[in-house]
Amino acid sequence: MFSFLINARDELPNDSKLLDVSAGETQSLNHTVPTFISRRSKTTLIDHHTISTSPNTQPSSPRVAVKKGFNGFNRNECNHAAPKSKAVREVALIAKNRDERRQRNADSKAIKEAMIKVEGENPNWEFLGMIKDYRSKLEFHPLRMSDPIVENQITVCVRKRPLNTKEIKKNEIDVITIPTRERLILHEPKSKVDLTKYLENLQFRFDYVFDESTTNEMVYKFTAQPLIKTIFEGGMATCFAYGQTGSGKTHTMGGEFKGKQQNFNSGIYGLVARDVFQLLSTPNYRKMNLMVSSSFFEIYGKLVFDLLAKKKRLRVLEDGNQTVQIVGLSEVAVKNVDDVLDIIQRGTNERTSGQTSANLLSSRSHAVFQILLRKVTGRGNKLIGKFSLIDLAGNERGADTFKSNRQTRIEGADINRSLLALKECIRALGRKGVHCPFRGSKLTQILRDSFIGDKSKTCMIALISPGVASWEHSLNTLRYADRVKELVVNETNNEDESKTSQVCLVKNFVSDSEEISSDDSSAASVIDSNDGELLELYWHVLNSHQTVMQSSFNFHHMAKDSFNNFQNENCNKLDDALNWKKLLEEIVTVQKDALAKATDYYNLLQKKFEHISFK
Ligand SMILES: Nc1ncnc2c1ncn2[C@@H]1O[C@H](COP(=O)(O)OP(=O)(O)OP(=O)(O)O)[C@@H](O)[C@H]1O
Repeated sequence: MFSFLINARDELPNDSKLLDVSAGETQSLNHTVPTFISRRSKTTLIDHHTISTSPNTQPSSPRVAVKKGFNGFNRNECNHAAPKSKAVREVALIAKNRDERRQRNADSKAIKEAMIKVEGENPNWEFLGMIKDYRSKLEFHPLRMSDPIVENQITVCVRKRPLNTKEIKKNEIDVITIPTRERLILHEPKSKVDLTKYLENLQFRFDYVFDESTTNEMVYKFTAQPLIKTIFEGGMATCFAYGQTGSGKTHTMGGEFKGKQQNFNSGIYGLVARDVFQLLSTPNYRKMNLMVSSSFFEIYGKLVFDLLAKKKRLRVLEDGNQTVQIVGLSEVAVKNVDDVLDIIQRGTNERTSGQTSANLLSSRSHAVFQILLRKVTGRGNKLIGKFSLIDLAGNERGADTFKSNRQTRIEGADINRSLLALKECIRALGRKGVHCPFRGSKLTQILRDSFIGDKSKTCMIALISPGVASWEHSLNTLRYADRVKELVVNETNNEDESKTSQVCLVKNFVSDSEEISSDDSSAASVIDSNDGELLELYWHVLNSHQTVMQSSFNFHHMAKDSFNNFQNENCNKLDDALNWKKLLEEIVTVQKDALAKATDYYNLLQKKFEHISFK
């Protein structure tokens, strides 16, 4: 909108077509035909133009609509009129630039609309385009069934499940790329301050990476199957499924779902049973007089329930030799695979009975299925080996510490504590002679014998959901799995360190905090494992530390939402103020609690280790 004066006589060429718009309808004028407004006076005031280009306008023939009843002027004409006055020439230039800018915007809008149509009206179409572009430059060599198996004491691998129907309906895009058998890229969606979207491509390496087309049989072949012979050779084998709720832990461990029915033959529990009986029938082992038995239990916080005895609550005791016993746990003798499948079915039904999908206890508890090999002797049955298969609680449940009720917060803290302790215990297994903090949680206490001894072997299958909405949880899972393997790699395979270490391009404040927690083992190593008071405090500090990290992470997101609400005129100011106040109160409470624990711990450490200088 602007006003200025022009000299009408100067401007009006003799052959110009005159159009009187003073009483006319809205008209379309083609700028290639110079058109001028009829004026009675020598000088005319030109003001308040409302000229709009249609989005369909072609660059070669922009059409300009002039609205009825105003004292108008078409700027496109200025080019053709060759105005003499400087002001008119400047106005013409401004108008020309503006029209070109509008044209460019219209073009780019049309391209965007066309792309959105092609991509199924996907709100993430820009990220999708970038990911497609990234993938187009990669060579893909996925893992194949015929690839060699690498024998490790600790194997860490990742499995990506396909997008599910819900995610597809929500137009979620797949942000995980798996180009080779050991490499994985997480495309983190990001926006610059000016709202330009871009990707941060985070790269990870693991022993194996399974893409969405991988079957349970193939996952089994590279993870649990190589550990079968361990239990025949007097060792302990353990296989963990770790990941976010809904990422595929139960699908992998228990078996594929067909509707609500689960095919237990196709899960790692059933496949292990198949191969144990198969190996048992070979001449070498047939003559050893071995018997097989199974148990199935659930760890929920500090409580243990027998899934083969109507969820009877069990007590966990430790004797003077630090041997951990679950008193009264059912151990059912099994003669063939069908017997085992029957037990899996019974335990699974017990685990999920009475739960609503909105409040699944199973995703907040760890399920432990064990196959035990015993040698039958005159003086009882001696344990030869044990295979423990664990479907862990959803790791995001550890984040249920903020904005939740007390019970959920306690559950979250327990899950955090057990997953943290588990990571430390596996790392200790990879570093001979290092203190194994198995008392850190009920889970690690029960599995203590899996983390000691040269013959013990462990594999961790980290499960991730591919959808963009899950990217933060997937990143947490990948970092956890990477941490478990990272140290093992550093300690045992130095020459290959550069190849196997994580190539993580970005570290945000969560990963920085993780760095701090990764050093906890060095602190633990100076703690006398019999010093109950110090150990207890140590675990409290670790736990509150984790809670602060997770809460800060959640706080960051909520604070951002709250900030946006504050700036939105239509939002309820009172609600906004109350929400923000509550958010701050909660984060302060979490931090105060952590500070109290850190102070107690520091003071106690100072007292006990006065010869160590703490800064
Ligand atoms: N690899 C896969 N291929 C096809 N579908 C899968 C795969 N993994 C998981 N799913 C499907 O995703 C859904 C969630 O999987 P699942 O129940 O195994 O998750 P979860 O991690 O065990 O969750 P929770 O912690 O709640 O038990 C199921 O419907 C399952 O069939």
